[in-house]
Amino acid sequence: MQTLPESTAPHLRDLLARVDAAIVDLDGTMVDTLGDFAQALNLMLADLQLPAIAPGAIERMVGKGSEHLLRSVLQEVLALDSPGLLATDLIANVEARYPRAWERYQHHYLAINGRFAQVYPGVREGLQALREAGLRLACLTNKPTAFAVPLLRAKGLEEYFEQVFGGDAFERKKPDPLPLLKTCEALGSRPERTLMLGDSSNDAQAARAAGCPVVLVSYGYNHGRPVREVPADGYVDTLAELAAGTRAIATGG
Ligand SMILES: O=C(O)COP(=O)(O)O
Ligand SMILES: [Mg+2]
Repeated sequence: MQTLPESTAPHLRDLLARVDAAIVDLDGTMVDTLGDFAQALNLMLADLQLPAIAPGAIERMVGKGSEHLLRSVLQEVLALDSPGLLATDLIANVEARYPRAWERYQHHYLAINGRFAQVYPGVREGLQALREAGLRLACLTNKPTAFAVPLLRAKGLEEYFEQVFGGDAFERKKPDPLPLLKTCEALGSRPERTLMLGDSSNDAQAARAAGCPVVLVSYGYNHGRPVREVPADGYVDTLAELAAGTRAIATGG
């Protein structure tokens, strides 16, 4: 049997024994989508005759949905393009370009969705083990549902989930607890018996406020901050560690 790191094994096993369902984040948790973001954003910026943005800068801006990402990118490139611009003028400039930026971004993202993105190691094994352990699974992401569903399908991950909800599925996005509470409702599972698996403070804050236990992966995007700074019930280096946890429960280990 695969062994878990000493510090997390018993803790993770106990946590998994107390849940009936799991809600899994998408960007930075299941799929490394930075390449897709960079590609679609830079094609959009070229359409608007604006300079390109580096993938390193994009990583810090991911996590609060596409609208927030687009505004952050426009703000960064317009500020670099016209140094000395007043903050109010910068915001007005961003808003003036936003409708066309959104239209071009959507067009490019849907055209390349998944082509520059990779499933992280251990994801399939972890999801498979959770399903085999009888957990009901939902994917809850801040990216639009119209981006999330084809991405999961393209990566062969759709089959693991009973429900898929994007950032536009509910009135508010993570870190608000509302999408988690609604997802628990859709799964028919109580928040305290529903594990949130995510990569950022958005996931952890939403889970805490909803009353869900939360485990964070160490490899995703957390606004450029180390994920272990974020209070959580556990941290894993791959979702395969969950497979080891469910096996430990099954064998009484
Ligand atoms: O699109 C985003 O901002 C991030 O999406 P996530 O909730 O799947 O991490
Ligand atoms: Mg994420």
